[in-house]
Amino acid sequence: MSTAAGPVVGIVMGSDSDWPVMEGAAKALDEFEVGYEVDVVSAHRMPREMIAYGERAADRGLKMIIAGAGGAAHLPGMLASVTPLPVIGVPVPLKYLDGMDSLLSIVQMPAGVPVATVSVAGARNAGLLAARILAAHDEDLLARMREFQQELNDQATEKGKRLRAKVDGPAGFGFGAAK
Ligand SMILES: Nc1c(C(=O)O)ncn1[C@@H]1O[C@H](COP(=O)(O)O)[C@@H](O)[C@H]1O
Repeated sequence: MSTAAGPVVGIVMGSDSDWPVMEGAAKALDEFEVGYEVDVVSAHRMPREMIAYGERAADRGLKMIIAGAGGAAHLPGMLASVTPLPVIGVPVPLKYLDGMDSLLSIVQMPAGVPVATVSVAGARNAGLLAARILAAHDEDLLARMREFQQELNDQATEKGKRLRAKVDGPAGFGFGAAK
């Protein structure tokens, strides 16, 4: 989604093969009507373009970058080294090693160059985290994040009710149980 004011989040990934995972970040930002752009930017395969993307991001109006990559996932850290913006890294799982390689490549950054790393394939949380960071300076977004959290709370309470009804009957103990 691109709003009239232009994208504020850059969602980039090492390859278009990462999109099925990274789409989760885009969908989360859609839910909060946060404008974003998407692109393939690889530190390994297109280093000069990657540096240019990171160096220009803030001046182009982006407020943060979500970067996903699989395997030897150097993209998030390299972007963080050339932009002053917050970078959220998404480890993308590949055929071998179940994403552990990507997770460790992204999370173990040297002091001074932070990357906020989400779980393996945790692109939805990356989008939600981006929305939360933006919400710190946006009352409307903050209100919508509170509503979203209340919905999560309601859904979890419902799940407890359903489980107790199945296992204990309606009188079982629980946060939503009849006492
Ligand atoms: N980890 C990186 C980087 C990078 O970190 O710069 N560039 C591409 N890749 C990753 O290579 C995997 C395979 O890519 P292909 O599917 O294009 O062969 C992808 O998960 C991509 O993120």
